[in-house]
Order: sequence, then C-alpha cells, then structure tokens
Amino acid sequence: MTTRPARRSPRPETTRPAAREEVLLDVGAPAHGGHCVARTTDDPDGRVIFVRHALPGERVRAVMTQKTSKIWRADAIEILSASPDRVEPVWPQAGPGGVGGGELSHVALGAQRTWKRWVLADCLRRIGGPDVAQAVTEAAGGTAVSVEPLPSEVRAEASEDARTRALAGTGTRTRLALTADERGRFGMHAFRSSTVLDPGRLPLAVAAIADLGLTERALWRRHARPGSRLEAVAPSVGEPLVLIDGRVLTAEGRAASRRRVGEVVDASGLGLGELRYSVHADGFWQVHKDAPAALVDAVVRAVVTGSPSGGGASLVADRVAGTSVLELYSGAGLFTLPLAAAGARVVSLEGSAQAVGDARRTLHGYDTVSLHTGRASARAVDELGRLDGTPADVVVLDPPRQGAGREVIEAVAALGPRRVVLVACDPAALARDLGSLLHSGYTVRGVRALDMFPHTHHFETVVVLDRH
Ligand SMILES: C[S@@+](CC[C@H](N)C(=O)[O-])C[C@H]1O[C@@H](n2cnc3c(N)ncnc32)[C@H](O)[C@@H]1O
Repeated sequence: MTTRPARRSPRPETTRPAAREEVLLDVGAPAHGGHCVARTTDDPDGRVIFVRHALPGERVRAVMTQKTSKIWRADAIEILSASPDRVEPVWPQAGPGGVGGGELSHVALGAQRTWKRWVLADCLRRIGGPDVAQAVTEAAGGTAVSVEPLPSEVRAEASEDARTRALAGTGTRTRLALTADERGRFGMHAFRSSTVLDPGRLPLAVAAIADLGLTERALWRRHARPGSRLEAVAPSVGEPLVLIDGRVLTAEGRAASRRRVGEVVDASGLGLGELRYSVHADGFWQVHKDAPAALVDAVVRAVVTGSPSGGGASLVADRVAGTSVLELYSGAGLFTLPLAAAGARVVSLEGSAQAVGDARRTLHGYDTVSLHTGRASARAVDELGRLDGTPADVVVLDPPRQGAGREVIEAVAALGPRRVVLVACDPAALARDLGSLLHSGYTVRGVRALDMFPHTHHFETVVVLDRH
C-alpha cells in the first residue's frame, strides 16, 4: 500500500475509553495491521488486546485506546522487559499517541521483515486456509516467504557507518500527504483519529521533500485553510511539486505551470533500458523510490518465466514477444510500458480516467496496446480478455488494498489464461484472492514479497499462478 497512502474514507475516530485505563500486558505474535496480540499479565487466557508500539516477547505497560464489543486496542507506553529487536525509533513522533504511518519504527529493520514474514504466513493460513498456505510455502521452497529489502535498504544496512545503518529505511518516500490543523499548520493525523499532530522532520520522505520544510515554513501555511490537504511529490526527473487543495506549487511556493511529472524506471536488468513515464503529480505512483523498478522487474519476470525472482538480462525481449496480456488495475501504466516494450500485446483496464490519460501519453508510440477506463468486473474481464477471439495468455492484476474480490478472480479463472500474476499490497486480501484462484484450477508457481514500506506494517507480494 501503497503506495502513497491511498485517499481514505473519513477516518474512523477511535472509541477511546471514557477514563484513562492502564494495563500490564504480555505481548505475543504480530497480527495484521501493525500491532501484536497481547493479554494482561494477570489473565493469560483472557481477552486479546491488540497492542501497538510493542514487540513479541515483551512485557509492557499500555494505555487502552479503544474498547468496543469487537476489538480492544492499546498503545505500549512503558517497556518493562524489552525485546532484543527493539531500537531507538527513527520517527519518535509516530510512537504511542503519535501520528500514523510509522508504527514499526521502534523495530530493527531486519526484525520488521521477520514480523511481515510472519504476518504473511499467518494471513495465508488463517484467511486463505491450509491449501493456500501450503501452495505458497511449496512455491517458496518449503519455507515461509521471506520479505526482501529493496536496494536502498540493502545498501544502508550493509554500511560501515553506524548512523547510516541506524537510519536504514528512512529517506525513501517520494510521495507524502499532510493535512492542515485548525491554525493552518501542516501535520499528520494521529492514528485512527482526525486530530492533526506535528510529525517532526518527516524522516521517511526523500530529502527533496524533507528539505521543503512543509510542516515549519510560513511559505506553505500561506496557502492553507483548516483541513487543507497537501501532497508533496519528488519525481525521479526534475524538481519536487507541492499540491495544496489541488493547486500546484513549485518547491519555492510559486504557482507551477505543470501538473504532470516525469518518472524514469531502470529496467536494464530486464534488457529494456530506461522506461520513461508521464504521471499526474497527484496520481497513483509507487512511493518508495526503488519500488517501481523492483515491481517492474518482479512482474515482467513473472509474466515471462513464471518466477518473480531471478536474473538474466536478455530474457524478456527473447521470450515475451507475441504474448497477449490482460492487465487489470493498470494505473498510469507502470507494467504496461515494459510489457509493451518487450513485445507483448497488452489490453489494460484502470478505474481512474486521469491515470489512463497518463498511460496514453506514456504509451502513445505503441499500437500493440489498448488502454481502457472502467471498473474491473466479471463483464469487463469477459469483454476485454479475448484478443482476436482468443483468451489472453496472461492476466496481470494489481488491485487496491481490498483485493480483486471473488467476482473478478472467478471471471479471470473462467477466461482461462495459462498464467495469472497477482500483485497484492494487503496479505489478507491476497489470501482471499489466492483462495479463489486455487479453487478455480490454478496452482502457485512462484512468489516474492518485497518490503516496499519500511517502518510501517505494509509490504507487497507478487504471486504467479499457472493453470493446471
Ligand atoms: C495498487 S494501484 C496499481 C497501479 C499500477 N499497477 C502501479 O503499480 O502503479 C491500483 C490501481 O487500481 C485502480 N482501481 C481501484 N479500484 C479499481 C476498480 N474497481 N477497477 C479498476 N481499477 C481500479 C486505482 O485507480 C489504481 O490505479
């Protein structure tokens, strides 16, 4: 997810307990959503409390933050016995009672990936069921799927400089959203709340955004009303842009003449050189600076070889030519371009007309591509999935957080492509979508998980399935 944190529906205001209530908790395994399962120390069989800012194996003092008939939540405020994986948080303002979006910043980066690995396996088992869990484990070589770091984190974690290692996973977000408080100062929402807090120096953002002083400088406040939304974008080509309530500004705060930015993705590992995109500054684009290249590599390899991993530069141009691909949830054409450049015929479907407009600009030179605007549905899959009357060879899906859902997945299976490549930013939705595919004649061939959102609980998974 994400992604630029996707536009959200109105924030669920946490049902805070009327009086402050503190509890002592023994913390168990991580659960999907960035918290751990915990129970009070005096009642190990008692009701589960989902605790944030803690680590498995810790004993913590926590303050209850939500108590409903369905869920009890708490924030760890004092660590009574600390996990060896606990570190000085890279973003203290995202700690207990703080802003959302950095909920794992107290966890060593390697342990964050172990956490996500556990959550993926747990979702596959609990939500997908034993067949789904087993199919994915077998495709991963008989073990739980590892969540891999992206190149920036690999470099930072291997650094000889302790400070660089400690800051690994920071400075990588090229998109960021803020909201103005009642005084017009830009900040971030507290977790599950409409309250706007000062997020500090925005450590997860790339330097080009962090250096804009978005939360401090009067330059930006001048354009704000209470509740104003600010989006900052640091593209791979050119200067950053700042959008305040849709108005586009340069890094100096002057009105900008462009709404689109250029993005370049290095696909030389696939033998495709540099891919050039044109995208609206407020449109969807993968937020980690390494994510577009990592995902393009995984998805194109998956389409061609059945495995999202591996090397071999010349593999694409040799083997994708003539392949027909139906791509659903195609955004601004992140995967459409390399697939077309490699010689595939691509029919893509995307819900946002603006994103399809961007893809048209990027892909204007390709007559092997047909771009459609519309909602992914069984009917759309049926209508678009046959190229020259023959079902597409491969279907690529990269749905939003809620997943593709049974209707779309069953329509894909009914179309009968020989291969399906499913990209998922939510492991629970992935488990559901995989369950539908496995029960419709597909088998898992390859899987890869990428830590595209360090210091949060989010990650991305690419799964390849072949028809049996
Ligand atoms: C996770 S993004 C992936 C985009 C692209 N693959 C990328 O990585 O840049 C999901 C995309 O699905 C689109 N979308 C969301 N719901 C949709 C729906 N019901 N039908 C079609 N597209 C949808 C969104 O506009 C967004 O562009």
